[in-house]
Amino acid sequence: MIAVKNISKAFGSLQVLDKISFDLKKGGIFAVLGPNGSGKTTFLKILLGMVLPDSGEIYYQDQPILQSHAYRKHIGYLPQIARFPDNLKVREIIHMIMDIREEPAHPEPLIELFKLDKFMDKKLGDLSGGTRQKVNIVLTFMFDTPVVVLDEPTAGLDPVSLIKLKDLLHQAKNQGKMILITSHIMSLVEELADEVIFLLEGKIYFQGTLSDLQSKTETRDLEHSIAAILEP
Ligand SMILES: Nc1ncnc2c1ncn2[C@@H]1O[C@H](COP(=O)(O)OP(=O)(O)OP(=O)(O)O)[C@@H](O)[C@H]1O
Repeated sequence: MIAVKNISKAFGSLQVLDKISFDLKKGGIFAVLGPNGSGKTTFLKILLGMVLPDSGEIYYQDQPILQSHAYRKHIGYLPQIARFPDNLKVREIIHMIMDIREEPAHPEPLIELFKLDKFMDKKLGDLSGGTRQKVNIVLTFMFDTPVVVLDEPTAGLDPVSLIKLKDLLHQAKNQGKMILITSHIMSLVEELADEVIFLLEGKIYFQGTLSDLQSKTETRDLEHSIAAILEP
């Protein structure tokens, strides 16, 4: 479904990604992990066409995509920090994004799921962080995209909403979708991820299942695997 070949990206003298390659052939939940500043967000933004790599190629359904960004309509994206004007109402931002994308959207079940009805006429700037994040989740999942990219999606969510988000992710996976997710919450990754892509010092240090990672690092859980990699 998505393949990248020799993707590199530097910001000035900082080489964030150094000839990264992989091939994700089928749907499932892929956790992109790595310490702060290891390039996870940069990598996801390159996949989305929001950051241009210095070199390398990206393929979606076997087609190169760096020159054509039409493929982006196949991707739902929840950014780490979503920036929308504070004076927009929840109802307005939902309609605005629907108008921009010009694709069928189904926000209603999600509004109901996250109990956002009473916030529809409130301004984004007046919402709590967690409620804002629920609005962002609605904006991401209201389109039926085969690929969903989520950068730290759990930020600010209460336990009830977190369970609902996890259900949405399981549902998406069962529909054969590809989900790429970053998170620093290892228990969440352990619960959800089929595969881990671990970025370290510009390279993919590890790609595979959680149990492969645990065997490689001879540890009992993901938190200790990561600690073993970072502080051997
Ligand atoms: N537009 C930019 N200009 C300059 N440097 C940038 C830019 N975007 C990212 N960087 C730098 O690239 C590095 C990787 O950043 P990135 O946000 O991809 O890391 P991350 O793994 O997502 O980090 P975190 O876990 O803290 O969210 C960081 O050192 C960051 O400061």
